[in-house]
Order: sequence, then structure tokens, then C-alpha cells
Amino acid sequence: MPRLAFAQSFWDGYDTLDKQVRTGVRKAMAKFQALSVAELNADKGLHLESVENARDPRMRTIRVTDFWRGVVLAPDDGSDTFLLVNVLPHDDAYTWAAKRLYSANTATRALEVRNAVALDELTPLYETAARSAPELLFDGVSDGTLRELGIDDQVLRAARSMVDKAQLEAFATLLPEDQLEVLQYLAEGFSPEEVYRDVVAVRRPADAPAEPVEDLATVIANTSARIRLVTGPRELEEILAKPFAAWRIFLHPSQRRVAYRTSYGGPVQVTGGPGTGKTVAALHRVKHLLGRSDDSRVLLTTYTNALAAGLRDMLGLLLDDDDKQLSRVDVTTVDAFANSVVRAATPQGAAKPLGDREQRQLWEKVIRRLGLPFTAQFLAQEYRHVVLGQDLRDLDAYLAANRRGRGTGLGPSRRREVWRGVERFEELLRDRGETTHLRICARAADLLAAGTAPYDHVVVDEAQDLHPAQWRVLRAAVAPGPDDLFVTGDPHQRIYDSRVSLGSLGIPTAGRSFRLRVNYRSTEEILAWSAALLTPVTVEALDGEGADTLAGYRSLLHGGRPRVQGYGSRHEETEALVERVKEWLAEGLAPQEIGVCARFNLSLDAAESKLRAAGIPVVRVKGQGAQGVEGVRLATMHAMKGLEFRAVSVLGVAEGAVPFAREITPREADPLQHEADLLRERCLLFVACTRARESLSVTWSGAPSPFLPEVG
Ligand SMILES: Nc1ncnc2c1ncn2[C@@H]1O[C@H](COP(=O)(O)OP(=O)(O)OP(=O)(O)O)[C@@H](O)[C@H]1O
Repeated sequence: MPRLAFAQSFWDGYDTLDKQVRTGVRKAMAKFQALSVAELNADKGLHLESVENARDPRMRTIRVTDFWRGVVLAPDDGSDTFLLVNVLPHDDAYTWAAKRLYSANTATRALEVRNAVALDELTPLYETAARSAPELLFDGVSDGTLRELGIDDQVLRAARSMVDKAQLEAFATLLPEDQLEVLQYLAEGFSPEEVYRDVVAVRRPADAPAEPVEDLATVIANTSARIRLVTGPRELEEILAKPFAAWRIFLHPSQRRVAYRTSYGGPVQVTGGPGTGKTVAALHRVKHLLGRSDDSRVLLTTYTNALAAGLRDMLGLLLDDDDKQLSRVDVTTVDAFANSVVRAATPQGAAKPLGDREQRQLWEKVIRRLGLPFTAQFLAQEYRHVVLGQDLRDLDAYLAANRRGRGTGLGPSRRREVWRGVERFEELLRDRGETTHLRICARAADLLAAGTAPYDHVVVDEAQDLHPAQWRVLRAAVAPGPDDLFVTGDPHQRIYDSRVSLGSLGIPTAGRSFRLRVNYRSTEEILAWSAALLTPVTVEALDGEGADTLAGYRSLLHGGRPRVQGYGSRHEETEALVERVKEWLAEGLAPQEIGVCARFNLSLDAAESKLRAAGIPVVRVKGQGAQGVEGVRLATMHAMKGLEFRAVSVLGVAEGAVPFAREITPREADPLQHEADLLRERCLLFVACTRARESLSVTWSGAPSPFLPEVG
């Protein structure tokens, strides 16, 4: 009996096929599992036939319905795996199939596909232009090196005609997948050795023979990043019946490498720009850890309750709703976990946490009562960054502390005054039966450290915004050792003012740091525009050691450029928003696939009433998610963290609002804090813009935000 496999190119369009076509696919595929090769060839209903003038002689079409055809790659070397690569309307299927050529990559040994016809047509045009170019994109890399990295004749010729990265991107959809990635890495300036390590070695099977002559079945088996082999009728039925989530099956080799490494000697750090699949990698790591033993317990944390709810759903999907495994994972936020630890230890009732605004008011009270020469903002920051950040418990510790990151010096007498304020602040909290989230964390870390660690593994998503007090909770939740912590985050998305040095918190990740570079969410156009927002600044690494960069960060998707536009008044801007949302709906987007965000809730109020007046359903996203409810999502930029939408409109990107003037410490008061505040606001805009998958619109009224690259 032949074997059956599905290529990612098939799944890309599967969810949009209508029911009748899907049923046709199911029936046709079932035949591949029931009939012999000879019977398949003879089957009248299936009508397996070759494609005239096909570049790849193995191309076949099959009948799915009267109007739809499947495109199948059939083995011609005696091997037995058939690969379904696409399902298209009749004529499109033939045109698509005729142009495609499948081949085994000589370096990675994986199956790749190219548009051979378009490459042949396009390359000579570029070659003509290249002859007069002063410099070519791959001048610095020899033919021999390119061949060692798997570049073959046709791709080499195309590569030699390219003058810049934009040209490489123009070829992107035509080139074979692994070879394209090699060229993209080289174009970003990575050395051939780095490219071999990051692109070739991670894919190439350990037991690959020296000579790359292998049958189609072997090559298909080598391509787990893009092809799914189906073993039996039940599996076939299952995968075709469920909505297909590609991230469950097709991991990028760099994701697979980090998620499924059998074991790590200690804490692991995975970084990567927005949409590079860090959350996906974290979920797969949880799956791997659960599969390694029958009784281990895992804590999976993220930043907000809404994100935790989303993670729980995704984990259910990934684990096929296996209740036994799911019962061994707690999915929550660090604050909620810390709260539960403290509550369990405080039967008389735990203190209630205060929000930022209430804390600020309390600091004002302390200043008034003690006549302290500081602002409430200064004391709140000093308390957060220095006292709680370094877990300072008494005056002596504070007097001896290194106030790294604070831009104003404080001599001993000033520090004594601050400490008086801290003591009074904590006293007031105690008297009122109140506390703060960070103080709850400090208490939870103490409690955990005094007992047996409750988890075998801790997996942390959205790690970039955690405060040292929160890291101490996580550190104490699992005993130090192999596979204790697996941490994913992006320091470019740091939107709360947290400064950490993971090593000094007992979470050393040196030698176990990995980076994801391929964005699966947004188009290259959205990515490039958003990344430019961060060009002027340097961002501190996730572990606090040195700087991080977005080098090599790229997308495989393409679309329209972001629309960036100013308006004369807020009224006009909101009117334009309504028109844009209507356009997106008319293009076929569901309301919940559209996100609208702004720096302030107040700006969203106006947008909400205008959208409602136009008859468009709207849902406000706050602490909790709103899964399953129909409506355009409205959220502040902060609440957009971790979410994604097919289309996003970022409103009110105006001077005074982004950055929000009130949130910026004056330069004279503290130059370092001033810079940190500006960076945080810049990253906030970056986070908001990188939530968009296909369409991004950025608007303002009055003067534009100084962060906007094209108009600022
Ligand atoms: N291997 C994959 N195949 C297909 N889709 C993927 C893959 N990995 C990630 N994705 C998709 O890309 C999008 C972004 O992934 P994810 O949320 O994991 O990224 P992230 O790095 O955590 O993003 P952010 O930092 O912006 O929150 C999601 O829609 C996810 O399903």
C-alpha cells in the first residue's frame, strides 16, 4: 500500500476550501490508503493523470470534485510515498503544477519546490541589469561555498544576478525554501559558517549519506519542517477534520531544535523579534517535557490573564486535549501564581494588592507626612527598581546598594531619608491591609524557598517584562538543575520598566541562548516598517548582558505597505478609521480579525462609539481575553501585547501622546530614567504595530509622533 504525505503548501489554503471540496479531498486521500499503486493508476474516480509540459515529470493531478483538482507528487523511483502539494480549481491546478519543480536539497537533503518557469524567465532580465551594477549582492561568496550550502545551478544563476536584498525578496516566492533561507542569511551578513550551522546543520539528518542520491520517500521523510506523513486512516481522518493549525505540526528547524532538545544542563533563553514563534516554541517545549516522564509537573507562565487563557487553549490543541497531561501543567501569570502561594500560607486572608495610581497616592501621603524632599514618582521608581529590584530588606543593605540604572546620585543622608519613606510606605500598607503585586512576589519567593520546589520545570513566555521580584518567584518554583527554566521573550517588546540581570538572579543562560529569526505573523512590509521604529535605539538583552539586535529578522510573507497618515482633527481621524474598518470587512475579514489600538482608553472611547454608530460590532479587550465573541477588538497598546490580528489600526500616534509626555521623567530629574522612559514608549509603539498580520494602518491628528520614521 502506498504512503501518504501532505505538504505545507496544501495546508496553507485548506481552511479556506468549502465543505464539498474538503469532502472530496478526504475521499480522494482515503483511496491512497486503500488501494495499491496499480489500482490508484487505474481508478476512474480519482483520475490520476500526468500534467502536460510539466517541469517535474512526477507531477500528477487527481479529481477532487467536478471543478477542483488536487496536485500530487508521485514517486517514479520505486519508492511509495505520494505527496499532496495543493488543491486548486481545475485550470489553476494545471498551470500551478506545470511550473513547479521539486528537488532534494544537496546540503539539507530536504524536499524543496521552486517556480522553475518564472525563475527561467526572470533571471535573464536581472542579469542584464546586473552587468552594469557596481556591486552584486553575493560578490563576497564563492560558487564553491554557495554549492556547499546547497545552492544548485538554477538558483546560483539567479543569485549571481542580484544586486541587493530587495531583489532577493522579489525572487522569494520563486526560490526553493532552504536555498532561499541560505541566501537570506548571507544577504544579512552572516558568515557561511554561521549559515551552515543555523540553516543546513539543523535540517540535515545526522545519518545522511555522503552522496545525496536518495529516493523520494527518504527525501520526504527528511522534510518534517514542511511535510507531514500520515500513518493510518484514523490519523488522516483526524487531521482533515480539525481546523488546521500549522504551528502544531510544521516547526521551523530553529524552533524544533530549541523545543525538542532532549535535555539542557540548566536555564535556557530563547529570544526573537515579534511573531517569530517564541510562544509556539514554549508550548512545544511543554509538550516535550510532559512526554519525558509520567509524573513531572510544569508551570507555564505568561504576562496577562488574557494571554494565559489563550495559552491554555493552544496547549489543549497541541496535546490533543489529553486531560492526564494537561492536569500536570499550570498555565498562569507570575502574579497569579505568587498570589496563590501567599494565599495558601495565609489562612487569615492575604492583603489586597494596590494598582500603580493608588501606590502613587500613598507615596504622596508619605512625602507630605515626613516632609521628604522627593517627588512621588522618584520614590515609587526607587522602591521598584532598587529596593524591590534588589530585594533590600534593611537600611544597611540600602546604604550599601549599587543603584545601577538610576541617574541621580544619592549620598548616605539622602538614602536615610528615602529609607524613612520606604518604612512609612510599608507601614501604611500594613495598617490598611494592603500590599503591592511585587511585595506579594517577594513574599511568595520566600515561602517557596523555605519549602520544596513545587515544579519540575518552569516555562516562561513574554519574559521581557518580568521584574526581578517575579524572577525570584520563578527561580524558587523549581530546583536549580537540568531543564529547570525555559524562558522566551523579546527585549524589543519591553513595555514596562523592568531591569534584570538573569545571571545574578540565579538564572544563568550563557551557552544556552538561542534566537529565532523567521517571522510567521506579519508581512515583510509591516516588519520592515515597524523595525525601523527601533533603528535609532539600542535595546538591552533579555538576560541583561549586553545589547540585543534584530539582525537577520525577516518574514516569508508579503503584502501591502503600511498606511501611515495624519489628519487635521481627531474627528477626521476617527471617521477615517471607520472607513478603513469597513474596507477590511468588505475584503472579507471577520470583525474579530481586526484590532484597533491607541495609547489611551479615552481615544478608544471615541473610536468605539463611531464604530458602533456605523453598525460595526466592537469588543473592548482589557485584562481578560474575549475569545469567541464577535467584534472588532479595541485595546490600549499595552493590552495588545502577545495578541495578533489580520489587520491593525494604530490610532493617535501624535506628539504628546506617543511618547506620552506625562510618563516621561524630565531629563533634568534623572537623565537615565528619561532615556528609559522614552525607550519604553518607543517599544510600545513597536509592539502595537507588530500585532498586524496583513494590513497595518498608523494614524494621528495634529503633529505626528517623533518616533515615526518617515514623518518625524
Ligand atoms: N512553525 C510555524 N508554522 C506556522 N505558523 C507558525 C509557526 N510558528 C509560529 N507560527 C505562527 O506565527 C504567529 C506568531 O507566533 P508566536 O505568537 O508564537 O510568536 P511570538 O514570537 O511569541 O510573538 P510575539 O513576541 O510578538 O508575541 C502565530 O500566529 C503562530 O501560530
